[in-house]
Amino acid sequence: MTAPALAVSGLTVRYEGADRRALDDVGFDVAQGEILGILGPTGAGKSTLLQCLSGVIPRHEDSAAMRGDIEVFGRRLSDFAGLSEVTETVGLVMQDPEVQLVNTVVREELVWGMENRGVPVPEIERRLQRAADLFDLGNLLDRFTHALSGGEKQRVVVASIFCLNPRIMLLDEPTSELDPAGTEGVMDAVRVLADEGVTVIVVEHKVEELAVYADRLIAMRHGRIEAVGTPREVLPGPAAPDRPQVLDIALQLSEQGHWDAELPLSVPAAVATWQSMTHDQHSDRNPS
Ligand SMILES: Nc1ncnc2c1ncn2[C@@H]1O[C@H](COP(=O)(O)OP(=O)(O)OP(=O)(O)O)[C@@H](O)[C@H]1O
Repeated sequence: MTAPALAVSGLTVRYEGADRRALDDVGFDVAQGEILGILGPTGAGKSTLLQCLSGVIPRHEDSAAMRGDIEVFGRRLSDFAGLSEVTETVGLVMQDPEVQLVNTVVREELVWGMENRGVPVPEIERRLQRAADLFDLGNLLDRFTHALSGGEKQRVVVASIFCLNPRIMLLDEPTSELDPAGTEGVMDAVRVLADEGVTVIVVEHKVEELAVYADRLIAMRHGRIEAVGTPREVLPGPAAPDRPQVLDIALQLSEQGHWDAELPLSVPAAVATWQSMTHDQHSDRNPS
């Protein structure tokens, strides 16, 4: 049996001086090529979790005491030689893109990590082209990074991590500054990468997007996992924060006996289901 991309058990973190744990006995597995969405209110421990999975905690965060085990493709994260070895497998996109933008021009930003790793020039060119296509950066490559909009910066940072070819991508609210079309573009790219075998964990407040793109969701609160399962399993339950409004409407209709199909997780899915249900009713009334 192949090891999961990530196996987490008993993960517990307490920041110095904090009166409660930021993570409390968190455990879950993620399969290779899976998109796992993490939901939860502010302060639930989502960013702390990603920092643990990327090795930043405890290696670079002295104020955080960590217990528990994290295995990456069957190998304990604590056995990796250093953060640079971790980043060969795990790429982290942090919440604030400013923290990760270090170059003046977008093209340099995408290329410098690959150059530092000694990636051969033809491969650099190939990945640069792919990143530009996937994240729609074609006309941004020669722009100054400081002059980009917040959403453009986010796309550049996600693309620069993609260029390092990680097998696991950890994305902390990667679309918070993107409009709906930009959000969809990034999530489409993430889906393409997952279909190619990249494992993705994405922290996101845009539940409607996660509902559509994630294979499984984890709902967190106060440092603990409250629910885990497919979007259809997690979102109708009490642990789901800010679930899609359309789901509430469908649940109400279902309670009143007017919705007998699978619960929809997006507006287009709701419209399509409703159309097919009402079409069936009309067909029942007017048999041809
Ligand atoms: N460096 C730190 N030092 C002390 N406490 C911290 C630190 N980072 C986070 N915390 C605390 O740990 C808890 C979890 O924070 P975390 O940032 O992981 O939550 P989150 O779910 O990502 O929240 P948000 O959605 O607002 O980003 C919070 O109570 C937060 O105040």
